[in-house]
Formats: sequence, C-alpha cells, structure tokens
Amino acid sequence: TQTTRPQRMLAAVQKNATRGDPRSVVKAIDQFCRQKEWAMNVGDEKGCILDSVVTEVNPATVLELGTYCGYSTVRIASLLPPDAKLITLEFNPHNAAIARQVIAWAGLGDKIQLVEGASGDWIPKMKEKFGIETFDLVFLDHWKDRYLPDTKLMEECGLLRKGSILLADNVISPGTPDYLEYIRNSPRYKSQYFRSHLEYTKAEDGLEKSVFLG
Ligand SMILES: O=C(NCCCCc1cc2ccncc2s1)c1cc(-c2ccc(F)cc2)cc(O)c1O
Ligand SMILES: [Mg+2]
Repeated sequence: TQTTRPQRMLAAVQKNATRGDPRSVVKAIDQFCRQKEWAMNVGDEKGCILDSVVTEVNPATVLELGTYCGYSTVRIASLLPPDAKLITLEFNPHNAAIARQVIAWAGLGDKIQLVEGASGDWIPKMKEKFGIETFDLVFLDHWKDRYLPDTKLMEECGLLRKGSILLADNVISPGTPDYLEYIRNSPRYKSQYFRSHLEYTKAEDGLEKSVFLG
C-alpha cells in the first residue's frame, strides 16, 4: 500500500542519518525536503535562527506546540543542557508515531516527552501532569489560529514567568495575523521579528520572538 510523506521522511532518516547523531538527522530531513519532497518542517534557514535563540536562552524547560515529524524537536533538544526537559504536543497520531521514531533515531528520547492531543486540552494540565512550574521557552508551530488563544491560555495557567521566551514560526506564511497584532501591541511582551523564508522556498516567512515581561 502507498506510504505517507512522514513515512518516506523517516525512511530517509534511517537510511542517511547516523543513530545517536541529532545533527545528521536534521541534515537528512533537510536533504529529503530539498531534493525529494517539500514538508512543513521549520527547515534549515529558520532552523539556524531557532538554534541561536535556544542557545541564547539555554532553557531548562521547553514547550513545543506542533511536533509534526520531530525535526524542530530534535533540533532544539540537541542544544539543551543535560537536565533540561522538552515537552512537545502533536495532534495527529500518525505524525506522532513517526516523530517518536525520528527522536529515537537521534538518541534524544530521554530529553523529550511527546504528548498526543490538542494544545487547548493539555496546556491547563501541564503543571499537574508534568510537574512543570513555568516554561523558559515556547516554540509555537501548530495550528496558526491557535497561537493567540494558546498564548492567552498559557498566561492564565501561570505557565509563563518574567523573561519566558515565545518563538513563533510562520508568522507570515501561512501567517498568524491575530497573534502578531496581539503580541506586538501588548505591554506585557517585547517582540522582535526575524525575517527569513518559508522552509525550502523563496517565499517570505519569519519567526517572531517575544519576551514575556510578567
Ligand atoms: O500548518 C502548519 N503547521 C501546523 C500543523 C498542525 C499540527 C498540529 C499540532 C498540534 C498540537 C497540539 N494541538 C493542536 C495541534 S495542530 C504549517 C504549514 C505550513 C505551510 C506553509 C505554506 C503552505 F503552502 C502550506 C503549508 C508551514 C509550516 O511551517 C507549518 O508549521
Ligand atoms: Mg511551521
């Protein structure tokens, strides 16, 4: 029977990447997406911006909304300090199953907790289920119309502290206009736009980095 794109991406990782070497997993996925099939990973260009933010923040706790096949999950986790924890939410069970195998191939299983379900359901349970106080870094890369409601939900649930960083993908393409409007005009955030391109294309896209001021 016909394979899915995530399955073909996983096969490319298992064929071309070295077990236990996260950077080779990232490279294998980027090569697959450039040479074979486009896929909605944050990609290599925006990925370098993501790397610089993760390195700068050096977070102990990270929340990723939108795992997909685990590309950015592996990219972030490969840069975390030893005892740091990354929780990543994925809505689609098939993608989650592929992501688990990509994460395992990278050897990052002990740093990453992949949770299947909807952000709106899980955000209110983060403290009780995972013993999380607050997140040092949140990477938003899920449904674009959930960025704003979920940011408000994280505020209400006390998951953000003074200095927490929100990094949002796709603020231009596909675009998150209501989120940008809110975060750029709210006195509770200081925002910065990192102009780039939609993964593996020449179209404009970018990452919005916002510091929660408390
Ligand atoms: O939709 C995108 N990404 C979200 C997938 C939704 C997965 C979810 C995860 C989750 C977890 C918890 N609760 C709820 C949800 S929903 C996305 C789309 C494009 C794109 C850009 C131009 C195109 F022409 C076509 C696609 C590019 C990107 O970088 C993306 O990230
Ligand atoms: Mg994205």
